Amino acid sequence: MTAFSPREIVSELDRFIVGQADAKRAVAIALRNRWRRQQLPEALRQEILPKNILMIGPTGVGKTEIARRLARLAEAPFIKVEATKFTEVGYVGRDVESIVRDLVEAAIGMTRERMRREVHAKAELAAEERVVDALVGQNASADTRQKFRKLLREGALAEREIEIEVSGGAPQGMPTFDIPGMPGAQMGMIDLGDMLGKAFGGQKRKRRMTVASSYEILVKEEADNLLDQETVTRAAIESVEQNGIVFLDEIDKIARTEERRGGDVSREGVQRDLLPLIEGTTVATKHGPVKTDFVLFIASGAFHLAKPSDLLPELQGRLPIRVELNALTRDDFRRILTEPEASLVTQYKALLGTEGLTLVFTEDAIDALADMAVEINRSVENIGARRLHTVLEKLLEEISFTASDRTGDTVTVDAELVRSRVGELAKDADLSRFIL
Ligand SMILES: Nc1ncnc2c1ncn2[C@@H]1O[C@H](COP(=O)(O)OP(=O)(O)OP(=O)(O)O)[C@@H](O)[C@H]1O
Repeated sequence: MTAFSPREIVSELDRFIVGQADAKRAVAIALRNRWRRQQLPEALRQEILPKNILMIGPTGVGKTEIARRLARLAEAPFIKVEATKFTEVGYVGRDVESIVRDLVEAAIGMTRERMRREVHAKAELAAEERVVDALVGQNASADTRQKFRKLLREGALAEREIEIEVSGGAPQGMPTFDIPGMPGAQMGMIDLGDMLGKAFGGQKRKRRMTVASSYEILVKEEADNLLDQETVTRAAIESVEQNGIVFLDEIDKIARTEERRGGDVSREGVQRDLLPLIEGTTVATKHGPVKTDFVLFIASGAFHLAKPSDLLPELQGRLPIRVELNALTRDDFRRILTEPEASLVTQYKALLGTEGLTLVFTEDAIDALADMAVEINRSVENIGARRLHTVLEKLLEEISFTASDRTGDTVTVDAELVRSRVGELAKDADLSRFIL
């Protein structure tokens, strides 16, 4: 759990997300409250429930991004779910508890990765011994082994071919079945898949490869041996219960509105199904029971038609913190293009840099891009900052295609280029609808 103060959390989020100060503050407080709760005596700790958040704002303005970055910062298990998915045809009857099951799976992956890092040093030694075995055989003298170990560490044997035994790994594409109305059945099938996976995974296969390429595989395998599944699962469940974050998108679409009477039964049904999860319940998963009492829920929606007050009162009560996210302005777009640490411009420069091509954006190109994104959002459909992705992709398509033949070149992107590549398209709403 991170011990960052709210101010520090906000400034971490500032590194990646432009503006939206209120939303950043709200999530920072929620995260800090978890830390505060952990400091309390057990009895009081059990009383303090998370204050879930409702983010209100148009599409593509950073709602998901804030939640996702927060989770990464907190090393918290995270999952994004569209609330509407539970109302779709074919999903009827699919229980919302699968959210928690999926969260546990995500947590297991994360926890294994974290623990693998922790046991890395030990695993490296064990892997080294296996490489030495493969090089000189198990019966070689201690002296010989030591000599080879030394050569190995110096990298002198990197290209030498060896034969090692590696485990087969689980077969790919094991089918799992979702039987409508029988949520438990799905678990059963996964269990079966796991069982078969283990049966196959237990088999060893001999493979020839260079010392260098064997190393990574062996370290991973040794690390897995050191990590017993039981410990990983227990830690993962603990981290879901204490740290988990669920991002519930499109919550407004399951609210009751005047306009959409027809589907109200299933929409309200989904709200009712979600309620216990948010209020705190115990969900059975194939890894054991998981309590959701302290999971943080961040619900989000545009609320163009429905209002938060159209949600079930109980649900409204469980989402007490309301934050509004602003629509992005031209200036925000300018900043999003260049300021965040992994901004789109930085990404494209780095990608094309791998081809030896230097990409330079002039100031007026950034202005032109921001103007164009605003214009297309206005004339076609407002998809927020996502528009920058589509415009930039179109702008750089040609350069991207030919970059491999242009090693050593410098390409300057200026306003003129932006206009010639995307300007005409942007003017034609019908065309932009398809292309931008
Ligand atoms: N304020 C912002 N700063 C930086 N990048 C942003 C910002 N807003 C959106 N983006 C970028 O735009 C894309 C879409 O944003 P995001 O997924 O957060 O949308 P959203 O608000 O959750 O919309 P939806 O409700 O449709 O999911 C992401 O790639 C994100 O990085």
